[in-house]
Amino acid sequence: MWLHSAAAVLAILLGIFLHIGGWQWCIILICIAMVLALEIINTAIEHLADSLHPGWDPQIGLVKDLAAAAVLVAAVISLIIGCWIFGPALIAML
Ligand SMILES: Nc1ncnc2c1ncn2[C@@H]1O[C@H](COP(=O)(O)OP(=O)(O)OP(=O)(O)O)[C@@H](O)[C@H]1O
Repeated sequence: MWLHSAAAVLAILLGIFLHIGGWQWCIILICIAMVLALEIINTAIEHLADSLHPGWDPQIGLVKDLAAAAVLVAAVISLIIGCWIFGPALIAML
C-alpha cells in the first residue's frame, strides 16, 4: 500500500512537472484509483481470510494469491500506461 501510494504521488508530481494534458490526467487518475482500490480490497480479503481461518489452508492461500494477482495486473498495466504517457515527454526533456 505504501509503495503504491508513493508511486501515485510520484505520478502526480511528474504530471505537474511535465504539464500533461486533460485526458492524460484522466488516465493517470483512473490508474491510481484502480491500483489503490484493488490494494485496499486485497488487504480486506487478507484480513477476512485470516480472521475466518487463522490456520494454514490451501484454499485461503489460493484466495490470497488471486487477490494479490489482481493488484499485480493493475500495477503492471498502470506502469505501462505511465511509461506511455510520461516517456516521450521525459525523453524530449533530456
Ligand atoms: N492461511 C494461509 N494458508 C495458505 N497460504 C497462505 C496463508 N496465508 C498466507 N498464505 C500464502 O502466503 C502468501 C502471503 O500471504 P500474506 O497474508 O502474508 O500476504 P502479504 O505478503 O502480507 O501480502 P501484502 O503484502 O499484500 O499485505 C499468500 O499469497 C499465500 O500464498
